[in-house]
Amino acid sequence: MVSLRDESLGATDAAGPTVGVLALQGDFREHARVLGELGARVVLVRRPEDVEGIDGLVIPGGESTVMDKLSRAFGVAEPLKRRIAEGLPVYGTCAGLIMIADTLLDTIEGQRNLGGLDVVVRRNAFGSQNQSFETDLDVPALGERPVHAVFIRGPVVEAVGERATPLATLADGRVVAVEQGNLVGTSFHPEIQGDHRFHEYFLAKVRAAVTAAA
Ligand SMILES: NC(=O)CC[C@H](N)C(=O)O
Repeated sequence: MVSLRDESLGATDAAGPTVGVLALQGDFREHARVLGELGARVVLVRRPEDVEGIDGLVIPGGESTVMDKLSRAFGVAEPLKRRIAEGLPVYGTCAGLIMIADTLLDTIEGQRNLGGLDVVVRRNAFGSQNQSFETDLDVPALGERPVHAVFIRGPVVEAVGERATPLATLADGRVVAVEQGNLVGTSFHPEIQGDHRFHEYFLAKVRAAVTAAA
């Protein structure tokens, strides 16, 4: 169990990369647990100074409108934008995907995003909470075994820009997972389904970025 007070979680092994989890709102504890199990040193990111030492960042599911407001109020939005522009690996799930998308549809007035990912994302594209659903998705980048994906009031990627690539689509062709260089986004929640392949895929990007910078 991860306590709210823990600022540093996961593996103590100094070899693991340091991965921040934006911990202002949403299911950041689940991501912290998965990343820790995979050998990362996990830092909960809430203040500008938390952004400095991280090698990668996960933005959890939750509510993007709230995460946006809190990230600006706590002063982490600007340092995160700067690090993303500099190439920080970021994995956004659900609300996290909304946060890193360049263009948003169905936002509330005044909602902003961190941006970086060359996609158009529509919030709440699958309807209300009780229209949440689960499905098996083919994700060729992660191997042949399908990923069991849990959608909870998730967004959809309505358009994939030139710089981004789809990683998974629903049977009807709608894009629900994308990547672009060091950025990965999923409309669903791998952190709650016990399949760690998306986190492993992201951690490989983090490790490669750390090696490249050394
Ligand atoms: N599970 C989720 O992260 C839901 C996202 C939420 N509907 C939003 O707009 O932020």
